[in-house]
Amino acid sequence: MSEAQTSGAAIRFDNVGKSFPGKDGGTVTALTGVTLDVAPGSITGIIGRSGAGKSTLIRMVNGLERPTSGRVLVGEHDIGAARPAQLREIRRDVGMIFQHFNLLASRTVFGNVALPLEIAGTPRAEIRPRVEELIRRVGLEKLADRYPAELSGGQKQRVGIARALTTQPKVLLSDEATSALDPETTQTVLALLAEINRDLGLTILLITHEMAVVRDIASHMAVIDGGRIVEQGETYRIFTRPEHPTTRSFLSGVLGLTLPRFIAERMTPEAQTDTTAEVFRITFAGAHATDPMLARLTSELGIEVNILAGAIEEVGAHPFGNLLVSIDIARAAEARAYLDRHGLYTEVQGYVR
Ligand SMILES: Nc1ncnc2c1ncn2[C@@H]1O[C@H](COP(=O)(O)OP(=O)(O)OP(=O)(O)O)[C@@H](O)[C@H]1O
Repeated sequence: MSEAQTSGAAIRFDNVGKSFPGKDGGTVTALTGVTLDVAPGSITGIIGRSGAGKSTLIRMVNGLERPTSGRVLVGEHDIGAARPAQLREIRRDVGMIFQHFNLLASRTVFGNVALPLEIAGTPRAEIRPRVEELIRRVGLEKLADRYPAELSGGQKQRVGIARALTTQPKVLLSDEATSALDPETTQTVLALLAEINRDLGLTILLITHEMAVVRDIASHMAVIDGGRIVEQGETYRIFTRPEHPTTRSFLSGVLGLTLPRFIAERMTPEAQTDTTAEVFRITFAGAHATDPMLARLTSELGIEVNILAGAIEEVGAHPFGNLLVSIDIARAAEARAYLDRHGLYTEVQGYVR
């Protein structure tokens, strides 16, 4: 395609802080000491709860917010220091898509996608082929004359994506772009974003509160909590060896493990005097298979293992497995130490009476 690009731009947050004026003359600190490198051409996901600072962070990349301290670089450009004219130019390199699509109701699909080109003063003769090409790329060629009200959520987001690509950006920002969509539509939109990243080489930075989105599309991720990045790295590493409690709590919902009800009902978060067993999760990745390990727990240490649930997950092209097991409370610490020593990741889920 004529829009093919060779590379996206790197994004760098360098010790970024952001505060807003709060009520009664105080200040609200939205971000503190954020340092994050987003590799050119990568898909990087930032996950955090409501109010963690995700929107503030992503809005700095196109200059909608300026850092109070530190620097935000897109390629060579320091966004916070850019003058208005420069900022307009930089913004052409940064497309954005939104949770609620932000389409103009009075314009057709074609008209919405054409808008950034019209604003940029692109000659009419150039606009048509370019818009048609983008509409084809997002699979909406039969719907070019429809209005937003006549489209499904997934179709509206495809319009948003096509519109974001009109200026041939080096970076695409996604602000909860699939949060208003059902799971199936989410999958198709994520697949489209992955395809665009592959074909055009542009950098995608997305914010989300859903770990499944990060799992399905992002090679790298960062976890943000209370305005600070608490963990960052390759998505696969973080899924198989999470280090921060916030990451762990995000992960617990997405690993496809459900405790049998009769166990869940008897679980307590802390050990009690009448606790009989500890429940923990074992994650095994790559070379480490659990079967021989669990068998060895029994044969070498004489520890019996009850398997409560199991699931295989995939991050990128890498599969990894998770098991929930319960082990006699008297031997549980020993069992976990043995598994940890043999390269498996374990995490206590609770205690059973
Ligand atoms: N313009 C503003 N004025 C004052 N406070 C703000 C402003 N924008 C954000 N904040 C505050 O900064 C903090 C981070 O907000 P932000 O919107 O970045 O979080 P978020 O992770 O995107 O949450 P959500 O998913 O709910 O949008 C919050 O405490 C919020 O109230």
